[in-house]
Amino acid sequence: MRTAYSVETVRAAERELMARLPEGALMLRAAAGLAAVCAGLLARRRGRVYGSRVVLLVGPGDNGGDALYAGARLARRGAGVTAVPMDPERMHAGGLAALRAAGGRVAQAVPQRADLVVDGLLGIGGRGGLRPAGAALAERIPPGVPVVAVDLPSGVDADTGEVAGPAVTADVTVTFGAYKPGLLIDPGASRAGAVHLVDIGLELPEPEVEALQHADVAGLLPEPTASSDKYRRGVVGIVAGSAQYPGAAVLAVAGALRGGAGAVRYVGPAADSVLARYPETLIGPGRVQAWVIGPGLGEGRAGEVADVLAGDAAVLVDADGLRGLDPAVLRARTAPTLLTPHAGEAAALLGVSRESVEAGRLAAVRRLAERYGAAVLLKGSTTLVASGGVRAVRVNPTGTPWLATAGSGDVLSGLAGSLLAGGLSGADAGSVGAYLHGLAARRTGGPLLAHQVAEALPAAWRDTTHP
Ligand SMILES: NC(=O)C1=CN([C@@H]2O[C@H](COP(=O)(O)OP(=O)(O)OC[C@H]3O[C@@H](n4cnc5c(N)ncnc54)[C@H](O)[C@@H]3O)[C@@H](O)[C@H]2O)[C@@H](O)CC1
Ligand SMILES: [K+]
Repeated sequence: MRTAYSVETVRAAERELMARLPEGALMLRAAAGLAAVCAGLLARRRGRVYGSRVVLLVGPGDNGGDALYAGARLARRGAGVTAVPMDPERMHAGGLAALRAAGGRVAQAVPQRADLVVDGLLGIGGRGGLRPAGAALAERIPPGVPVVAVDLPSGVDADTGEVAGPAVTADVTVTFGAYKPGLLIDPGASRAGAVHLVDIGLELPEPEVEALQHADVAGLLPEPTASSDKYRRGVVGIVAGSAQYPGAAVLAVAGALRGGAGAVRYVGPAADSVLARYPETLIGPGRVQAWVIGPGLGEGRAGEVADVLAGDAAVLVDADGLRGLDPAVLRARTAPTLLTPHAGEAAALLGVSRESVEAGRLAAVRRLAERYGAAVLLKGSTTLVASGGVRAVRVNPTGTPWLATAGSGDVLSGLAGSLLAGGLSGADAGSVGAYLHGLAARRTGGPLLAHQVAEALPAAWRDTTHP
């Protein structure tokens, strides 16, 4: 599991550790880790550090201090290091002295001949996007030169991944002590490039954000054993599709058939389309361990949603099924419930604008989970999964922008519903489902069709269980 911590938590852990260490020790640890990553990149790019040209963009705080101390280390190994300050009056004094002593220089303009740019403008103390002085430096980063961000790309909000103005886009981010949520959540995550974590010895409590990795997913996937039969492996029921949207039913069944359940049952008006494509499907009402309700239902089917929610099977509610949900009904349920809205549906469930959900996705998914007393999977460029009473929100580290295509959400609902039927909790079914769905989409490449994602699910499953 990859874990991430808020700025407040990181600062508290830093204070505690700093009190036990000589002054400046933490920054020197951070700078040593940063310099090692930079040296590795230079060695790969040029064969050696000696003689390479390194540009440091230096902000007013300790983030700039890290860059300066790392620059001093690279200068001692023979690199030509130039520091360009955001504000010449405000540079970390110790870092600047170290750089100068190592032979580095300070310039007011960003040199255009460089082998590496180090972004030390803002770290966890940054608020909002870059202001004009920092933005002007970021704009002058020479094209094609690799950028290493110090702790996080400047202009990205460390706690939320929001990018509220100009920001740096890095190829590599060297982060200290702990991942920050903004490195795992878009739009920040896609600004960070490959993230290296440098251990500086922090002692940390429970994380605020976590991301599953292959081994976690493999541990959660319900693999059949010699004594399994189809009923023990769980039956998932799909209530989806309408005369207007029969395809949603087919795609939800396609996802469900690849989610490890022993059988998939379909209830609704698209049975002919479903059977034509998947003769494996059971048709009509019957006992299930989990229901998926909502994809392509259209209007006027609230009674079916109410019936399913009144039962004691696990339920995944998606798309049209999410309209007008009553928090009291969901809170009264004892079996797992998983809601899978996109931002627009989440906005309607919370009674706020879609923009406010997009701007604060982490807060929105937490509020939904608390209000509805259910696990909630918020779809988007980084899919988030929260469940009431659990501190950590799961962010999905797989996926591709090509997944923003018609029907891909229907496949995800079927898949996650199948995992619910296999006995996973709402949060596990949602986050494991999103993980496999994202991997399958990556394997498919783009432009992709939703049914191709479903077809790539078995290979994605094997990727995690037999990497
Ligand atoms: N606290 C510690 O123990 C450690 C901190 N480290 C580094 O220190 C960083 C945090 O340092 P700071 O707290 O000094 O914060 P920053 O270096 O992120 O910068 C904060 C300063 O930037 C200014 N600022 C904030 N937002 C701005 C914006 N949008 N545009 C322009 N200026 C803005 C503020 O006036 C503030 O003075 C971490 O990210 C990390 O790189 C590391 O050295 C490891 C140890
Ligand atoms: K930075």
